[in-house]
Amino acid sequence: MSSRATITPELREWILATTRAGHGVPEVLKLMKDAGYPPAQSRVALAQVLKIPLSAISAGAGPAGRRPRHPQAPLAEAGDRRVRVALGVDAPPLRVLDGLLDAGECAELIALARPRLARARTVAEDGRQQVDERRTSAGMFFAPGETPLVARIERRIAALLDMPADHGEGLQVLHYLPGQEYEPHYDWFDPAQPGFAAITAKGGQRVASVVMYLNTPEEGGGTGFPALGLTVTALAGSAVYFAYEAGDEASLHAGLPVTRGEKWIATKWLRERPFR
Ligand SMILES: O=C(O)CCC(=O)C(=O)O
Ligand SMILES: [Fe+2]
Repeated sequence: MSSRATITPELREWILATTRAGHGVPEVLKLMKDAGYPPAQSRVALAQVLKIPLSAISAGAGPAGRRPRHPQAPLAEAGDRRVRVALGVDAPPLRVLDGLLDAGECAELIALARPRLARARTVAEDGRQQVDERRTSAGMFFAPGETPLVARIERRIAALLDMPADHGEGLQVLHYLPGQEYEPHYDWFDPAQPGFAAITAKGGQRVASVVMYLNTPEEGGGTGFPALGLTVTALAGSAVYFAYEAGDEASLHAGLPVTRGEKWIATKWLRERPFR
């Protein structure tokens, strides 16, 4: 196939108007697919009109790399323990996991993270870390395998999801105080963002998240999935796992405001290819 597509002026105008209206590449691709355009041609057309590398669009456009195995109820094998699967959702694939961490592990993670907390950052469009008003918590990253405990948790998640540990980003710990929250967002990277190629150069797209609760907030602080009408309760030692493809709007989620007490989580994001 030629790398240049024949794009009618109408299609060009439509692509520009649709993206200007705030629709991301995954959404535009879906609209084009629904309208009968072959996906490969749509990607070439989008890359040309939006002047972004085709590789960036292709990387986020379909299952290219590895995907996790969703934990199976009632008890999922996680290497050094079995984890209770308390609730499952089909779309997005989501599981509430009981007993992923024990009380001692939660306390040790908090103790290791506490002295290193800084205002949480998100990935900016240019791929750099930025302070983000949408995320008011304080946070820190562990390097992969940084301590024996961190390495053990990484191995456990790798066994649970059948994803090699090197597909994981470094474990992130976040701390929320009353009133702090993480507004609704997606964990996948939007191929329409200018920094997409840089963000995904190593490891490719994110394909799943595991949010582990290290304590039980007195009130509030669950993880909300507005498209599902679901709130996962933050309970010490349990976790919520969910998987997605770029553009999956059902995977929208939020760290709900803590109304009393505090909230500690550790998040593991998984990439489709080795990240290290
Ligand atoms: O705080 C939460 O419950 C959600 C955290 C989250 O969405 C994330 O770390 O990506
Ligand atoms: Fe998230």
